[in-house]
Amino acid sequence: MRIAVPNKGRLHEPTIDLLERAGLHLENGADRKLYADTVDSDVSVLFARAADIPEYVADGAADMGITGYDQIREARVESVAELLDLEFGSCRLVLAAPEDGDIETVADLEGGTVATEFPNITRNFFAESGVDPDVVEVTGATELTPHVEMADAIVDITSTGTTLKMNRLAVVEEVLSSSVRLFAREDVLEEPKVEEVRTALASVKQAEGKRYLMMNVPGGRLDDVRDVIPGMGGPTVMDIADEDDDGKVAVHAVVDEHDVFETITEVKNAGASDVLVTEIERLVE
Ligand SMILES: Nc1ncnc2c1ncn2[C@@H]1O[C@H](COP(=O)(O)OP(=O)(O)OP(=O)(O)O)[C@@H](O)[C@H]1O
Ligand SMILES: O=P(O)(O)OC[C@H]1O[C@H](OP(=O)(O)OP(=O)(O)O)[C@H](O)[C@@H]1O
Ligand SMILES: [Mg+2]
Repeated sequence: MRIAVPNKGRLHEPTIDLLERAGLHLENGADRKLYADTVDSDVSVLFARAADIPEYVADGAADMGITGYDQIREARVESVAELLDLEFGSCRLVLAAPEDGDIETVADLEGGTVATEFPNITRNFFAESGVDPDVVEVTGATELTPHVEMADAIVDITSTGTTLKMNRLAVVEEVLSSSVRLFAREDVLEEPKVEEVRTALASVKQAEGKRYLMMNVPGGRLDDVRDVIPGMGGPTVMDIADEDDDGKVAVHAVVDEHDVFETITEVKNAGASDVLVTEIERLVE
């Protein structure tokens, strides 16, 4: 099972970090090497440009891929299926035009020119809007084109909006919202290893934002403590091998990280002691 992942750029580090947290530790990789084994002898990793990864998977050079949804759409590959939204690398593809210009709607681009790194997505967007501009492909620094009469507007990526603002461009319409996705070729979907990889990555995402609480509770206060623990399912209650046998039990629960501060106060007030909080590496539901 080969997984193609971004070899550089903003997606590289978070993707490697996610694989490591999912237990797919890379082995005998090296900085300039473009492939690595993992601790699972059946899984190896190929490093490729984010834009090329959909093609690597569609052509069979890799079985699974991790890259931006915008890249998957732009590559227009057939026979791949999305398995998981990895919820990082979020951005939007937007139609933008000079803020002091006269382009205010999509229709204003009829017969105009649009510059973009994403010609396929752009042509599809305008075709669906019934508007027919010239689409000029550039490979970066797209925001310059309206200021040098190369284009009337652009379709480009924005996440913080800084580059658009610094180049005095205003959003006319959102074309697509994107985040990094795990996907696979359709003819490998039934392979158990594909589901194993998907489950491992999903369990890391599921654990994000969750904390594991452990505490000791006198037997007579269990209901009071149980009543103030929020979140998934009920707490786990275990007897304690306790020499002074005062009926104490151990209570464990998974709570959302935003609830931890308040929950600790409330369980202490309800009689809990020795409260421990830990992060969760993976949560397989
Ligand atoms: N602000 C952003 N700009 C560009 N890409 C972004 C941004 N936010 C998220 N992304 C995602 O990252 C992908 C681009 O990754 P890629 O490695 O190709 O470019 P990069 O990280 O900007 O590196 P490079 O400097 O080589 O362009 C986009 O297709 C999109 O999915
Ligand atoms: O909304 P923002 O946070 O400003 O991000 C959007 C900018 O980021 C990307 O450029 P990048 O920095 O990747 O340079 P590049 O165009 O050379 O890829 C993208 O091409 C936009 O220009
Ligand atoms: Mg870039």
